Amino acid sequence: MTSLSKVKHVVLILSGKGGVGKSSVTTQLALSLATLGHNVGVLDIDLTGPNIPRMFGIESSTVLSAPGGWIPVTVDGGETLEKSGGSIRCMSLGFLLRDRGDSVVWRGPKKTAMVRQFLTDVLWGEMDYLLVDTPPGTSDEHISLAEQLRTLTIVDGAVIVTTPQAVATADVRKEVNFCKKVGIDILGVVENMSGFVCPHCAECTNVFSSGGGKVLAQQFEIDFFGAVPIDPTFVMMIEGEIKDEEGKKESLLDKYQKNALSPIFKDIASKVVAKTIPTPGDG
Ligand SMILES: Nc1ncnc2c1ncn2[C@@H]1O[C@H](COP(=O)(O)OP(=O)(O)OP(=O)(O)O)[C@@H](O)[C@H]1O
Ligand code: SF4
Repeated sequence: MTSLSKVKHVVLILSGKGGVGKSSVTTQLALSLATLGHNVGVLDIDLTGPNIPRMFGIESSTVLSAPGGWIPVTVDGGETLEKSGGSIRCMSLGFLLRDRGDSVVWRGPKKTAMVRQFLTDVLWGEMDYLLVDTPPGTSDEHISLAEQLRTLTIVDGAVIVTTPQAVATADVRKEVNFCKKVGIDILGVVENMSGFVCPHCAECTNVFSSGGGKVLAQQFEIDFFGAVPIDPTFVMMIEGEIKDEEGKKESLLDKYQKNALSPIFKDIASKVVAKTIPTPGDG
């Protein structure tokens, strides 16, 4: 039995280019799946920039070791999760770095060994979805990662994140070809930073050209999961500390419920659920 054997669905989050919002999409997707009542794991193997702990507001948490492996950190769900019955647990190299500002410059075998340990030694337990936030690109490292994952578990598929700019979409084309090469299905494409939502009137303006993700999806006959605008309230959710009327710090999930992007991500999460293969015991 492996540490992934009770995980029903494994979904990779990929992007051909850095900074397009892959970690943000992973975070939002996890929050949306959890509010739909799923138990979600997030594995951050972007070793050069492990942002996931910061995005979940759990960067000061410590990972505990138990016989058999590491115990992932549970995200504070507040009232939102109590009502939905879902959960989020998270594992990232960020938890293991002594200095949070350290950037990891490991290469070759050391990096591969660390990723393997992350895939085999985390005690996920019963889990509906494991979202794997991967480093950007399509290098040999990615091929090795895809191969390792496929020897350990069934990968349901990948969600590709892109931005509307042509350069980024050209990079994502490589990601589509990469998935074909390593035999990973593409569940769908998300176009992030598609327009800017005005904080005053909520009007959405296309700062860059938009529709690149949709065109790409049509061209490769893959599903278009949706367009996510740049929303300053999202940055507030991640970076800011919002307090309620009684001055109590709000949990991330309670903040998420008030975020303008959450309806879009709920829709994307529903599409991921619809595209993942039902297994016996699924609700
Ligand atoms: N839709 C959005 N609205 C507002 N801000 C966003 C949005 N998507 C991403 N961001 C912001 O853009 C920055 C980059 O996003 P993120 O870290 O998710 O990208 P990434 O592709 O994972 O980067 P990396 O290549 O470093 O892994 C973050 O500060 C994030 O808060
Ligand atoms: S979108 Fe409307 S409210 Fe926002 S800055 Fe432009 S004019 Fe002002």
